[in-house]
Amino acid sequence: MRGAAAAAADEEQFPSTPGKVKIERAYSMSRQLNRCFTSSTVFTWVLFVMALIASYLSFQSILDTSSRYLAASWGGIQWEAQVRRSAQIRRTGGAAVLVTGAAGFVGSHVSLALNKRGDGVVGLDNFNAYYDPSLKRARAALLAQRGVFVVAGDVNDDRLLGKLFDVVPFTHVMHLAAQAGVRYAMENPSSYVQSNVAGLVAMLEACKSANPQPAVVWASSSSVYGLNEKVPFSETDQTDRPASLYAATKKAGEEIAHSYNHIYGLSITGLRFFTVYGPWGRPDMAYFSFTRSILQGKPITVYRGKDRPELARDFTFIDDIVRGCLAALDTAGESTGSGGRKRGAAPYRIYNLGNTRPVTVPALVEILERHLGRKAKKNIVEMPGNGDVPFTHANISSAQLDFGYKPSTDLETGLWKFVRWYLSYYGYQRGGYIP
Ligand SMILES: O=C(O)[C@H]1O[C@H](OP(=O)(O)OP(=O)(O)OC[C@H]2O[C@@H](n3ccc(=O)[nH]c3=O)[C@H](O)[C@@H]2O)[C@H](O)[C@@H](O)[C@@H]1O
Repeated sequence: MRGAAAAAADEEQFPSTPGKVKIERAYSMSRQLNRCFTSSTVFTWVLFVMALIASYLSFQSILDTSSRYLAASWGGIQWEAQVRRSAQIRRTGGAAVLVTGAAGFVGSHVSLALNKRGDGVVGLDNFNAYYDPSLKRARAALLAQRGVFVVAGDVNDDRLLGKLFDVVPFTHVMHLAAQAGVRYAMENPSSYVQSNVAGLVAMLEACKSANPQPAVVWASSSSVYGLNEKVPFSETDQTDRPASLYAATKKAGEEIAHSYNHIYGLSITGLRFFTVYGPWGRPDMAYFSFTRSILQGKPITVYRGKDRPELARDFTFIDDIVRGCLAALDTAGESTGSGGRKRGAAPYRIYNLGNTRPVTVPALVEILERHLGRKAKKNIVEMPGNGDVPFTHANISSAQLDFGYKPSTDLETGLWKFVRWYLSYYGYQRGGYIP
């Protein structure tokens, strides 16, 4: 330690003119360095500096590892125990299912149904902000109440997928995680490639490497029929004229899935959903946003086609879709490979899951008006060139034949169930909004 006398001497030697101080200090330091390097203690200094650098680097790596560990929302003994508990099968011959997109609309309903019948279910969801994440959290909370754990993570995280398969030998994967919405693809195209193409590949990679390999059931879309004009749409129809990037990524998904089936012996079933609606639905879809606007007295935009003035959709109620998903899973047939090696041919299937009764958009609005007891303020505009198709209509005979799929809810009934849920979830009473 330097004494007060030495400090005072320094003050004298180094006057307070800044430029001078620097020069003097530099001169003094270089003299010291010269002395140091010419002295016999040079090796001691070098060793000392090297030791300092080495300990700094190892400290950094400890910091890195621990901060990565702390930042990760998954991993650890407790987390693994939660995953195992959630995956426990509670019925003879039951399945252990990884449901991706479990906090989503279809994913949450399918997870609940699987859990209810005694299958083990582990959910995975990235809770992204495409629409109000609080709705996703509420769905996940509902699942948690029934003992279904939803892991917060992305299907593109291959380390996480690998870990999940290490912890649970899943018999099935229900892959419902996706970037949905037809028109949003023009605003954020890369999100579709990221989720629907890269995410699908990441998930199939994990499945093909798993031992045992699970059977995969995943969500394709009616939008793959694109500009197809032959009605009703059958699985054997051409699907090479997609009208939106969303549709193109789903179509790409079907081809990618086929290649994994062919190379690795993965059992894969793609389900083409037709405009699914119902309680706990997606706020970006027309029936949902129309309901919100009608209740708030705001105008709605109703698109009108050019050649066919009234657009139509084969709206399909969520309970029918869930039954279709479970039946597809139950009849999936096993994957033949293991640890990335094919041992024989495995099933590759594609099915339409629709309602077979298309309804026009103006008719949908009329039903909502009746259920809500309010008139909509309609702005009727020509359909912009934003990826929409004029109509959809499913032929469901393959799903009917192979696993008894038979939708039973018409739009009137299904929308009534949706409206009842909407009013209670968002706190409306007959007389108006509960503040
Ligand atoms: O069946 C499918 O595969 C697709 O179904 C829906 O897509 P879409 O049928 O376009 O559903 P909505 O966005 O709810 O639109 C339904 C109808 O309402 C019309 N619409 C939509 C929004 C609007 O403001 N006004 C309006 O008239 C659309 O043109 C369309 O005819 C989903 O959003 C997609 O994720 C899904 O893949």
